[in-house]
Amino acid sequence: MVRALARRWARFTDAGRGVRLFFASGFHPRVHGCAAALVVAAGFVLDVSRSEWIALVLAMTAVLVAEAANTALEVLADAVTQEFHPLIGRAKDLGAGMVLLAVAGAVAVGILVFAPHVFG
Ligand SMILES: Nc1ncnc2c1ncn2[C@@H]1O[C@H](COP(=O)(O)OP(=O)(O)OP(=O)(O)O)[C@@H](O)[C@H]1O
Repeated sequence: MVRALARRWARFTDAGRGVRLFFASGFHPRVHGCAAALVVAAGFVLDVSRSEWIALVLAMTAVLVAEAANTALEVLADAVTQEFHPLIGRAKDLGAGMVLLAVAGAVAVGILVFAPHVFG
């Protein structure tokens, strides 16, 4: 029982290290983190509703999860080879496409939520 709890705690601290590594891993994670902070600030300033908060939180989470998955994919790809390889290039392009799709969805949610508060 105690050993099982210790194992669970170890997995939890591994995940925490992953989150720290993610935000320390470069420019894009920080940009998305700052964008999320701005969205939260705008949500408070414009006093968005509970359901609007849910949409915003889901959209922000999707972007951060996509960026984290893309970062993990890039690390794995670089571990396989740092030489030019067309499949590595395709994998990295797909990862970048995943982030772009999440960002496009988040922008759409942001417009749908904030536009009525700003222009309504
Ligand atoms: N080993 C490789 N083989 C073939 N193409 C590659 C390789 N590494 C990168 N590329 C191509 O270059 C693009 C950018 O790669 P990568 O994301 O590593 O660059 P980056 O500028 O370091 O990006 P980031 O700032 O997100 O780390 C990829 O989408 C892919 O098209």
